[in-house]
Amino acid sequence: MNTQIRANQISEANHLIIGGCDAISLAKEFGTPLVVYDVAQIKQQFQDFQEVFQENAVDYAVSYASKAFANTAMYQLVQKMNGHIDVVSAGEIQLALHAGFSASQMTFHGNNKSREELTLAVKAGIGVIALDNFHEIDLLHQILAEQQRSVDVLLRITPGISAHTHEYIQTGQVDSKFGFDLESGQVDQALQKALQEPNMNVLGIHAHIGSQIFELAGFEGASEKLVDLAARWQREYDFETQVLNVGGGFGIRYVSDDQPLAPQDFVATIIQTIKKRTRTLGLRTPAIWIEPGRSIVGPAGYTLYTVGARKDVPGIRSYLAVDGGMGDNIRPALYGAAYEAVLANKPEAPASEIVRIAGKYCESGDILIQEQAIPETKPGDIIAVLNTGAYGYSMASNYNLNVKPAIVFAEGGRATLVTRRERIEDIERLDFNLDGSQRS
Ligand SMILES: Cc1ncc(COP(=O)(O)O)c(C=O)c1O
Ligand SMILES: N[C@@H](CCCC[NH3+])C(=O)O
Repeated sequence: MNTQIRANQISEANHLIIGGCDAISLAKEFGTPLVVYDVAQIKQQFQDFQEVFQENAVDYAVSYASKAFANTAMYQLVQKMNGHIDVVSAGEIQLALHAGFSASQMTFHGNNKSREELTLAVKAGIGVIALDNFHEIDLLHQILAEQQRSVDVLLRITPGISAHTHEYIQTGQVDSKFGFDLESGQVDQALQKALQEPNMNVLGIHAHIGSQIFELAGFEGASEKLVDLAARWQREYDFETQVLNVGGGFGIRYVSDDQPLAPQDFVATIIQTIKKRTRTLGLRTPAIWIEPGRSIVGPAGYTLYTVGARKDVPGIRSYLAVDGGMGDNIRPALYGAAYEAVLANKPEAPASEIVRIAGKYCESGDILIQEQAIPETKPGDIIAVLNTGAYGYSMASNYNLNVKPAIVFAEGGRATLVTRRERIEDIERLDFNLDGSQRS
């Protein structure tokens, strides 16, 4: 059996259980492709993060990076867990507000926030804006003057750390589109400019070095650089850093061979590094904020697909096609990301062959899993791809005019539909006729 499946995840009928719910019943009730979250697992991870701060007695915020997965129920869950959120667009801000999430617990990120987005954020009373570039400082200056409001800001820096991860998801290296450059002194110009802004209250510094990182070294290096910068700013500008936000990026296990540290262990090291360095440099330990996305929702998410066509290429391989693919999970095609799947209607049956699991999209690269060991399958069987909770649905598209899947939260044997399956009518509604007239 796949080692990522726990013994209590097998029902008496030998079906996969997610959040106490039988995956086959969920597929029948809600259809496939279906994204299912084990809610208890999300809560547990959130608590594990909170506990590591409490054990180390530091002020903190666990700010969930909602780009990993955002819907109304998820925002409400984070609010219930006393978390903050990281938002990166007007859409995320509006949906979170609509869900009842407090604007004061949001941090707004982005390398090209628009005037409209910044205005929305300021009007809503956003907690923090992470300043990313000089243009943004000017824009925000105008908006705050117009609105006669003030706001807390963090300065996002690129610390010059190349994290060991896929090139597309590195963000801390010097050659990056995000943040103020540390090496060239841009960060100092940014601080001076922001300190002169009467309506901006500079809370501290932010750095995010990338995503799906397994090594501690990058986090230690970034933490040290942040503290060193805080110490220098204290000396040179008499500026006291109240918050160090070290971003997210804690790597998770996707396939059985992955051996990442527990996400909270990354955070323990970050806290200890910051504490030690601040002590050495005679600084007060600031509040430490983290922005985990993937580690909170990734392992808790499963995508259920129905098996359809099969193609056997003699002497080469067999393709097993499912009813979703790159439209609901672009990560394999975009990053070469690896996943594992189990046959949800027989998770314990021994594998009898290796197949390539293909999606249904008109694209040769629409392969979900290159090589999956699997028992004998037949059309109508349900496959569960594991660890799809982060950057799956949130990066979903309507390619080939396929609709986005439904999402179910499963907890203690109860399944709640939290996002309904898109319908083609949802897409049709956006269109006008060839002559520009309204469609009837
Ligand atoms: C600024 C910022 N914070 C947090 C995250 C979340 O990263 P992850 O999902 O890897 O934890 C990202 C995405 O990489 C990000 O850009
Ligand atoms: N979308 C990426 C992560 C991007 C992180 C956003 N800053 C992934 O699936 O791995």
